[in-house]
Amino acid sequence: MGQIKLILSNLGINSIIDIAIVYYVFYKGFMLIRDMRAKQLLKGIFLLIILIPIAEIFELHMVKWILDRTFQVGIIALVVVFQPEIRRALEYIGRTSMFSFSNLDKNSATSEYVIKEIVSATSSLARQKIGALMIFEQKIGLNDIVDSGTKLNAEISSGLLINIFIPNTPLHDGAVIIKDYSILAAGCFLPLTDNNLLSKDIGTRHRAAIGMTEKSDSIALIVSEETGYISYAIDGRLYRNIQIEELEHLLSSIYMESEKSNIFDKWRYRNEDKK
Ligand SMILES: Nc1ncnc2c1ncn2[C@@H]1O[C@H](COP(=O)(O)OP(=O)(O)OP(=O)(O)O)[C@@H](O)[C@H]1O
Repeated sequence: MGQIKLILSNLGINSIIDIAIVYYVFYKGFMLIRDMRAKQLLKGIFLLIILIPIAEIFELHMVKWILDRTFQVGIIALVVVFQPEIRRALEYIGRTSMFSFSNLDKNSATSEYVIKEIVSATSSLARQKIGALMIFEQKIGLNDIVDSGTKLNAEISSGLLINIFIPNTPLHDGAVIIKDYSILAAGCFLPLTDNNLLSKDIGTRHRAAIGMTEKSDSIALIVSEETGYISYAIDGRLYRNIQIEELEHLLSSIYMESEKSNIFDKWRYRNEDKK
């Protein structure tokens, strides 16, 4: 007891920070590993980390040599196995633009107008079962995606959005990218998700929406051509067949709430609570 008191009294603020950082890194690392496909490989590497010093202590030179080489191969295998995760992380960092300024004046009349126009276009497209895919850019810039389509830089209007998605017109295939109050481009090609746990009945339009929101903080709005259902995706998760009130709420989160609030987390947790 006395010893514990002594240790505690000697703990400075930097020791506490030190412990907190190490705890956080290990905790996060563990949580990451727990969910990953490469669990067996990681187990093997941890085993090697334990076995190599043991082989050294008992001076088993040959065994140690083999374990050392296996460890090196294991590290390379780890990079190969985690390649999708590493690529995703690098893409995420690469897309983050420090100079992406927003012209959004939240709570303004323009925001209200834009919400009304998007709701009107989406409900009309849904009623007519016209497939549509809209991506709302957030903090992470989507310039490379915009470059894959036809640049418009047009004001948002219900008529224009409906027109873009009318079948057999030049821009109907692909996604529209929206930033603040502008339609930046149409006919854009999005990265498809590589999540193979998704239900087989989810087609490429919805997979593209999921893929885009996995690789950026954007929000995707989808109208299904097959069912007329309105859905949205955030953070790689798809919320299907939403009602107009929910769509209004989603758009309000984008256009109306305080800029300081993190729509991404707030919306995600709100929906997780509901499920
Ligand atoms: N990578 C992509 N990027 C952007 N749009 C895409 C992409 N892949 C498919 N699409 C759009 O999705 C359309 C095909 O949708 P598909 O029927 O395969 O998917 P779905 O999710 O079942 O949609 P729906 O419910 O509307 O039928 C394409 O014509 C194209 O407009």
